[in-house]
Amino acid sequence: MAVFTPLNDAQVSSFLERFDVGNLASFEGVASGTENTTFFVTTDRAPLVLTLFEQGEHDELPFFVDLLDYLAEHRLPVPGPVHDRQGVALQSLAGKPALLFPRLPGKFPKHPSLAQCEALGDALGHMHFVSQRFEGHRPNPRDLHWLLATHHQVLSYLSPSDQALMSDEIDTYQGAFENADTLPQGAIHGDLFRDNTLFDGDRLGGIIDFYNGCTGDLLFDLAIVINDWASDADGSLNRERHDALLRAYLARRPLTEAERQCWPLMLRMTALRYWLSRLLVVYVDPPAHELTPHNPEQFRTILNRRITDGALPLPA
Ligand SMILES: Nc1ncnc2c1ncn2[C@@H]1O[C@H](COP(=O)(O)OP(=O)(O)O)[C@@H](O)[C@H]1O
Ligand SMILES: N[C@@H](CCOP(=O)(O)O)C(=O)O
Repeated sequence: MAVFTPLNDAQVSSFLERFDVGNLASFEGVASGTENTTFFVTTDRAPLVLTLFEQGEHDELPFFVDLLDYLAEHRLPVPGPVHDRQGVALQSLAGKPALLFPRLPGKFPKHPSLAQCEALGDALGHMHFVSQRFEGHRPNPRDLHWLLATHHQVLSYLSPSDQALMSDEIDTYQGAFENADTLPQGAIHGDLFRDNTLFDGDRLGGIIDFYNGCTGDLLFDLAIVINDWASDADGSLNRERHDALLRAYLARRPLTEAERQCWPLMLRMTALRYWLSRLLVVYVDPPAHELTPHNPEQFRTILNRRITDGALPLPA
């Protein structure tokens, strides 16, 4: 599914000659991607991943390269792009922008254990600690401004009560966030769901798919993570996973008072962000491929639970 641009042996072999990574042994298309063409490439020296960028803003790729370079230099478990013999990472192959990465070990956890939550919280806290000094800049493409500008496109597909829910929520965020103290800023992953991690047992092998990466509120990233990693099927927060993840995160980066104040609303805003982005995929801008879109209802349920139940107390 994810091979939108097929490649042959000769193309991959000659591409690899630009790098000091050894000679091609084998390569195969990866089925699980949705936006880009991904190949697992094995040389006589290393397992690698080759990505061809099929869509999105290609002029934003240098931001992603710089961010991954920076995080890899700071010993975060991310695939730092391989640079060629001239020191350049961003390449062109078959007419598409291309990057080569180390292949990181593991697979994503469908049902994360407490140890996996703890490992992810530790890595995210470490990432946010160092990412405050990252010098790149890319405004968050899914922030409150985007919610405000975009939500009108889906309202007509919703029931009257869901229309009111969405509009009232966005009004609430506007009132609260526009008057809040500035929250700590830095580079964020922007979409750190379970399926963007690789675990080898309880060891975090890697955090991947940084193409929602941007700069903005660190709390936004943390709320996305808690809503995905610590929600039960009914949308409620699972206290054990919540506490395991947050305890490890807070040991790396304590929250400021302003962040603590905003936390319950940030959980709601990031739930609505996915309700909306999934609705847009279903009703407004369906993808060219036939993969089943993610279910928007899951995030409406999470949003409703956060409104009804509030946030859990943050662990000490
Ligand atoms: N550096 C990596 N190491 C190991 N596996 C990877 C790596 N990068 C991508 N993958 C695998 O390729 C799949 C697709 O990559 P991803 O960047 O998520 O593509 P897309 O943006 O098209 O969804 C991932 O789900 C993962 O299985
Ligand atoms: N992880 C997301 C998919 C990516 O979100 P998008 O904003 O890039 O569309 C999900 O589960 O919906």
